[in-house]
Amino acid sequence: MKYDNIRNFSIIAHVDHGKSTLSDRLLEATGTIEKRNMKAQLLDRLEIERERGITIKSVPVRMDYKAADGGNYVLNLIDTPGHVDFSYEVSRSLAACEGAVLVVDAAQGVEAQTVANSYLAADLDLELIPVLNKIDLPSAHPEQVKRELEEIIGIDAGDAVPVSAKTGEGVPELLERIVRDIPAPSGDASAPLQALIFDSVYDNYRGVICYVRVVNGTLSAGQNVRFMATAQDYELTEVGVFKPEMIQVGALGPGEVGYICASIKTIDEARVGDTVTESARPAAEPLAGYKKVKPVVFCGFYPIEREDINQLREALEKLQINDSAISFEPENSAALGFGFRCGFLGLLHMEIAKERLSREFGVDLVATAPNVVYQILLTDGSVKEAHRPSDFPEQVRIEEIREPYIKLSIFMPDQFVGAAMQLCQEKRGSYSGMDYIAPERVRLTYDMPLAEFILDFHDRLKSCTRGYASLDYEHVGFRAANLVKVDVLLQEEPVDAFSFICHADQAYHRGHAVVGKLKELIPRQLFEVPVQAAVGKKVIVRMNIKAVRKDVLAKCYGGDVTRKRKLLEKQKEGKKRMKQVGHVSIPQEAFLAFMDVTKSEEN
Ligand SMILES: Nc1nc2c(ncn2[C@@H]2O[C@H](COP(=O)(O)OP(=O)(O)OP(=O)(O)O)[C@@H](O)[C@H]2O)c(=O)[nH]1
Repeated sequence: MKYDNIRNFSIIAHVDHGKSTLSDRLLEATGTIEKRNMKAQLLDRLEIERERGITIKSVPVRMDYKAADGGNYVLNLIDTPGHVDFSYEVSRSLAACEGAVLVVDAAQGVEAQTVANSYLAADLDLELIPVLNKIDLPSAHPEQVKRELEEIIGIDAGDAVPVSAKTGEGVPELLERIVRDIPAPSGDASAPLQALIFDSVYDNYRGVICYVRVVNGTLSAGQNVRFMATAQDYELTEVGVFKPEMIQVGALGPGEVGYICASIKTIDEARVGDTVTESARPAAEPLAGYKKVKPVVFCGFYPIEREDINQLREALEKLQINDSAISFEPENSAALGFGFRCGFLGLLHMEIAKERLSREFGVDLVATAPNVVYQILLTDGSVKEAHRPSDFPEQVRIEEIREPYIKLSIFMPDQFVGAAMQLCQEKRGSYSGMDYIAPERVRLTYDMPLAEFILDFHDRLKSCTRGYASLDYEHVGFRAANLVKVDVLLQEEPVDAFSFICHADQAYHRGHAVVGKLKELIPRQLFEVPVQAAVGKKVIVRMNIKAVRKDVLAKCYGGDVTRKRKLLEKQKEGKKRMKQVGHVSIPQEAFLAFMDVTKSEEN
């Protein structure tokens, strides 16, 4: 049956098109938050989200709304992030909805993520309500943007709702449209319980809190439930809804969105995408879950103080509950001690994780240079995955190295096409197409190795298009490439933290940059220290850190030349011995600088 008074929807948009501001207006217009208690972007709860002005985590909120038809409705809004790295969060939230409000900035037009997010919604058969935001701006051109929506995304934009999230204009009309156009959820209250976990967070007092959407049956406090993926049973200690703060309720029925707590301690017990059912009367089948996202960018996280390793582990475990796309495994580096190899969906994802670890969990850490995941075909025919340069086998055992590729779409004014194409070529991209999406605005598509993209593509694109380009990408699998592992040797010994993988053509250039930087940063020792870059056994770059020379002759007043020579000979001997046993300690700045070199040496 239909639950006619409920509407579950998300707002999807390109970054900065006004999704969070519009959510604020909806909360205000429905009286969910009183105006005087309103702070901007209420749903962006993480401190970093507010500072950076981007949404990372999806937050659900329940609004009560009395519509023009006199009916009382419950509107569940599930906020979603806009950045590409977080598109898995978007599809997760969308799976809990029947419809989505597609916000487009009427002054900017359709951008890369407008398209990407609309496709995610279309895949899930959601009803889309197009909204043209920022119509208060003099530069708004809603008619043109409607045409873009129709031509590029292929939806009927004739009745798109014009809105200003800033002034509140058009918001009442939008609420009516939500009630009218978004389908009411259907479900069966008497059927066995099925509730989808679409997100989870960790709370120090309550353990894991699961965000759920009930599909069939009823969830109530005190009930014994089973998580279908693990077949573990728990007693629900709390059931509630978001207003937007958590408010306990007696029960959640079909179509409702809320949260449950059950003294769950780890993420493995309550996985996002799993189905919650009743222990006494379990459902026959779980709901369709989510595709597990696989991390593609890896880097090492090491605590600055070595004894903080356990603190880092705990923090990572908790962060993983909130962000299940993060993976980590212990690793050991000769230079940095014990740490973790962590996997992420992209560079921004990695930076956010690092920042959250330090802010929310107080762990200070060093992150090694990021690299992508590689597939290595060995001479014996087997395929191995490498998450770090040290996973690479010896050169002779490698038949082929494959790296992940992405399909990039860049939206920009046509005057920047030349510059963008040049950048893509330089980044080993291969041209795949270009089309006009509006007069003077084009979409350019390229296939590109992810490794080149994560290096500094975004920043460089921004500067060569003066910030007017927007981009989106999807993964298109692994392709073979002529890649090599470059080792960096200090006193002939490879230092694992400095090894990196790159295209054979760039090995010398990048090796030179790294060796040069290390030469600058490693303090001079009492003996000469060679710094080298090598591919396999072949040294491609060598520089020496000169020895500091103690003036052994200072105390030798007068005397003949043989005496002086003897002293110098002795010094030379000593240095030779020291070189054999001497240990070069690498200052932390060298590691930090290394990360910069690999990131930006091409600028
Ligand atoms: N003039 C005008 N500015 C608006 C309007 N709506 C939003 N803005 C501004 O546009 C900027 C981006 O708005 P946000 O609501 O943060 O955008 P967002 O889509 O939520 O961004 P993400 O959270 O990163 O996805 C902010 O500076 C807003 O003040 C509007 O209707 N008119």
